[in-house]
Amino acid sequence: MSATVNDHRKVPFIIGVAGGTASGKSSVCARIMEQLGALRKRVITIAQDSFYRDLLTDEEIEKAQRGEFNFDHPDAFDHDLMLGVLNNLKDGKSDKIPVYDFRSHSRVKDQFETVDGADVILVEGILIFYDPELRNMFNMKIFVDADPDIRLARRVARDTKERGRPLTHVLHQYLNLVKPAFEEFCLPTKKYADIIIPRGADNDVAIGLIVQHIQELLRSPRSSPENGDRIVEKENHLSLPNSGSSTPRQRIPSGDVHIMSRPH
Ligand SMILES: Nc1ncnc2c1ncn2[C@@H]1O[C@H](COP(=O)(O)OP(=O)(O)O)[C@@H](O)[C@H]1O
Ligand SMILES: O=c1ccn([C@@H]2O[C@H](COP(=O)(O)O)[C@@H](O)[C@H]2O)c(=O)[nH]1
Repeated sequence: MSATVNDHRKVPFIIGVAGGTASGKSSVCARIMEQLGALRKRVITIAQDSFYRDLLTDEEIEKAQRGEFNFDHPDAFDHDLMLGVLNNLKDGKSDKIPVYDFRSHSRVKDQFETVDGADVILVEGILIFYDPELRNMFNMKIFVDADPDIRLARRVARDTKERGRPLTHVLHQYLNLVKPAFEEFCLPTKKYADIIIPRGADNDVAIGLIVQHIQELLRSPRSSPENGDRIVEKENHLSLPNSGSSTPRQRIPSGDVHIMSRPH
């Protein structure tokens, strides 16, 4: 796939947002974008779903239509294509992302989304922390946590309404493939997260802190064109808002952060 170089070379800050199916990964990314206001022009979101392998065999398509193809296994993704696109974006080049159709379980022929370099890239997907090479591309790793029953309820609603699937297939696929693969491949990657967001897009506190961090990155003089359009995180930390008193800003080592609002 071809890539073109942008005028201003940028080193984007790449944020990975992982979590089980229907945990709220895309909703969290959407809320982050919403809250960024005008700054959202400098941020793009990429979904791992766009990189599902194309051209399943006839046998695989039939299995997919019966809810028996394992789309939750790492081999279901075109891993090299995703790495290639992210590397190009990291190098300040534009690239093209395939458009995936969940109804036909295949890419839409000859349709691509062009993505230009950005200062911040949000990447969301169930298995983005599974492969070490991909995992190491993220400057910040977020895991969206949601109760499994809630995820199943959302998945049933989404797949039957939006993806045109019969209820029996959705449940069959979930119980036989989605749930076991979540436990084998996705859940073990939670340990790599810098931030765990319980209750997904409902967690205003966690989303607010992440938005604030992105705003700080974008407003830093290091990200201005005069400084080579580069964002450089010198220290691996998050900053919490200043309380307004003379108390110094609280530094949280990002490797230890689990942002959770108080239980209610
Ligand atoms: N906090 C929430 N409350 C109610 N519905 C939600 C919430 N978060 C997500 N959903 C719904 O659940 C479904 C899956 O959410 P989505 O953000 O797409 O999850 P993911 O990207 O993890 O698969 C969508 O239909 C979405 O509208
Ligand atoms: O053709 C397909 C491709 C994927 N799936 C399911 O999608 C989810 C991942 O997407 P989320 O947005 O994170 O839910 C994964 O669990 C696959 O089972 C599919 O059903 N059909």
